[in-house]
Amino acid sequence: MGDRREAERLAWRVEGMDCPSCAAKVERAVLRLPGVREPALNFAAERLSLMLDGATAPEAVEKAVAALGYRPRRLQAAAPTSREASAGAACGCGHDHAPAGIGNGEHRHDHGGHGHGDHDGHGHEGHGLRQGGGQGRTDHDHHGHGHHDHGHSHHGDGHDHPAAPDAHHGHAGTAASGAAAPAGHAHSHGGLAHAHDHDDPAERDLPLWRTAKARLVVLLAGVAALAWVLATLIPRAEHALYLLATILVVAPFARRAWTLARYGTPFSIEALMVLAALGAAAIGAAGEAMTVVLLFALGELLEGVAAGRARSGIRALVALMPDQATRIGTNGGTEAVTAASLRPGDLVLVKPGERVPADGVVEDGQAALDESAVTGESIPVTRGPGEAVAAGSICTDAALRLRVARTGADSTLARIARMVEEATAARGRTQRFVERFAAWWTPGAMAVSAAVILLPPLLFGGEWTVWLYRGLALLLVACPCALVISVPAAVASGLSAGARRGLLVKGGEALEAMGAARTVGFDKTGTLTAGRPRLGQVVPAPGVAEDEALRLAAAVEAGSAHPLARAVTEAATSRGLMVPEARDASALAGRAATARVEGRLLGVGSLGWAAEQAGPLPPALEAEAGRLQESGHTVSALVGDGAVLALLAMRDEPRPDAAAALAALHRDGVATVMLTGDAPRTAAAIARELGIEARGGLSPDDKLRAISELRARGPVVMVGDGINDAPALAAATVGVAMGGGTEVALEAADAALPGGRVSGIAELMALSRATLGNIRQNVGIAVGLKAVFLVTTVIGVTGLWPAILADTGATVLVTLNALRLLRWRPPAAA
Ligand SMILES: Nc1ncnc2c1ncn2[C@@H]1O[C@H](COP(=O)(O)OP(=O)(O)OP(=O)(O)O)[C@@H](O)[C@H]1O
Ligand SMILES: [Zn+2]
Repeated sequence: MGDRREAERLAWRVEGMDCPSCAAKVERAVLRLPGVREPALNFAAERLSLMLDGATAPEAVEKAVAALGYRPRRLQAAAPTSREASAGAACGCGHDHAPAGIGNGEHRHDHGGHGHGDHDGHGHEGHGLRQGGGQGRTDHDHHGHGHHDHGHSHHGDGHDHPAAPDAHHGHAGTAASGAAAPAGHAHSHGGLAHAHDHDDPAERDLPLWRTAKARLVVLLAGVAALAWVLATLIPRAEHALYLLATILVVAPFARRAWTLARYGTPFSIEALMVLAALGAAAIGAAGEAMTVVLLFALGELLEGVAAGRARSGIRALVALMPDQATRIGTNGGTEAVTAASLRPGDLVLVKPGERVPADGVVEDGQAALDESAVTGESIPVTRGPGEAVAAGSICTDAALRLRVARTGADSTLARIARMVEEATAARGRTQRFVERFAAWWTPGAMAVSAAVILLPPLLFGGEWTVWLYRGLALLLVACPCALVISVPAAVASGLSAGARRGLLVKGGEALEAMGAARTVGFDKTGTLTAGRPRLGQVVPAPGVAEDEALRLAAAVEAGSAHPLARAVTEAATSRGLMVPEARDASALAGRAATARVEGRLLGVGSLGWAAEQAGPLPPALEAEAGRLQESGHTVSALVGDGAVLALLAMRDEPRPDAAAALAALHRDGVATVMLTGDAPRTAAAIARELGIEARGGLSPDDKLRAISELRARGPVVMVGDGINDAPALAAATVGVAMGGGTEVALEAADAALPGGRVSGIAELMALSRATLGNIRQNVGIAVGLKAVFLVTTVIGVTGLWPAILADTGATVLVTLNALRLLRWRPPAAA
């Protein structure tokens, strides 16, 4: 039966795995187990999923992961398909499930998790020290804490940390205890329904001092202090005491290093640390050795702060969803309910000043909504019946009745938060480079250190103790912790800063690439224009009545999703026309919509398409079409029975900020071009109004060709509405979806501007440049500081102490620098 057993996809939350290299380590380890396939890791979500067949039990996977110092927690009901589960950055679904899966029971657990985590950790570390004592709990041992090798700790801690002053944070506790949630707490997992939110990270925030890593630091410091006090009291035992203390503090890291080695990572930062500390103790520098380990633990703790801050910024988004809602019952009465208990289809009342509790559609009322939670734009937008509003928006002036469409984890805001979280896990170019670099750096450092220790004494008669000391100091200097976190810390901060301003980027790759683009291509409809075309004029052919033409055109367009279609159907409705039913509706992308109406095969499409169907336009219509196009109208033709029956002129107004936003791009030296399927004359007219170069009359294939031509000259950003231009977005270096349907947009593009502000493009590029700058500074700090100390160590100017400080110092500097980026603001439009 073993062989017949179907492989199944299992998922875990892996606490402590919060940087790309942790994820890589876990991946390497699980791949060594027989029967493990397609592991998918996301350090930002601390999630691991993989296909497992009968050869290995899930417990074996857990054991391997735990041995690396992480705490795996199985998620029930892994994503049903491997595609979803492994989609990683690409889709939120994986997530979705997972969470749901976590379900209550487990959930609780989870949060609690932290709690425990801590204890456990503690405990363990504890025994680690007491050593030997060891209870057989292999699993988590050390790990409790985070460990990673590189020290960065990340996350775990991360979150914990205090970060957030605000309400949302803080719930960690609350959530776990089910106590009253602070206002504004997003998630309400207060108890019920966590269905939605699985997103436990939210619940894991503990104050910094309560994290496992913090406790480890305190414990190690306690041991060191005790040794120091005893040594002062009994000077004769000083050396022995320090030696003992060193062994105690090194033990947890030695254990981790050993496990890492067994699972395929022999050259870990832990190994480096342990070697250096033991070596220092061996040459009589036990005090320094103790400090090395202590500062290493402290460095881990501090590094986690960056990741945690960035995460809490993201979570702050979700926290904008209120806990409470006012539901309107079938009898018209209202009752206060938790937002979590809302279901699609419910009717809710949102009073002035309140936040919208779920995504929905306005049924009744009109109000100015501050949608800054989703779009970053705080100027209120008026929304009335039939319009969609997102959870988290503030209803500023009047009451609305809203039909709930999506709640909790399905809501736009929750999806955005998840997307950003996923994005943090996707590695950019620089990140991959740094990882490759770090992979040979550590063994290289060990080799160089060995050479420094061995060669001078052997070849030139140098003093063994001098060179041993220098070699050890070099080992410390070589610790690449700061380098390893330099990129992810900056990227996480950048993504988070952007998300809070309505600039969503799906990953480090896109974030790094945006700023380098010299050309931005724009789609016209729905991108530079508002995407709400209005029918301006119907020009019937001789012998056709205007209303008759509109009635037929509307029937055809009823089956089309093209933005122009709505203009036609709306006009027919507002003229009170009875629109007949159509059958066999079909669309020719970029050309026309066709359908059978009252027995006739009819189509509405571009003039070029009409000419193919019905021959050249009669001169009168031709002249009229030209005039309308010159005034910026899109002109389509209704064709039936081999003849043009009417022209339909539609005009879509430019977005209010489009002209200014394009001007800002030009000032930055970025070239812009409008690529549109609309007629060249219409395109030129609109382009004149906006001050952009235009290429009209492009078929979808022409657009792709145009983009690849532009790409030959450098990176290209393509901006579209994400609905009918997904191929163009995918063809560009970075595709940006603008406005409207956030969900579709996020799937089709590398970045999204849910607010539909054209100025968001320049802001995205500025954010990208700021992030790249920050990455460069971080890499510079990490590598520069190391390089300096490397030289001074080898020539003997500096010893162990400066080496230790340089190591922790670089990590701290990199962390602080990355945090600076969280405060990034778009440069004010000049
Ligand atoms: N359903 C439709 N109804 C009317 N006209 C249509 C329809 N579909 C396509 N057309 C015609 O084909 C032309 C090109 O369509 P396409 O979808 O490529 O452009 P678009 O989406 O309007 O503009 P852009 O490329 O800037 O987004 C339109 O300008 C219009 O004249
Ligand atoms: Zn790590």
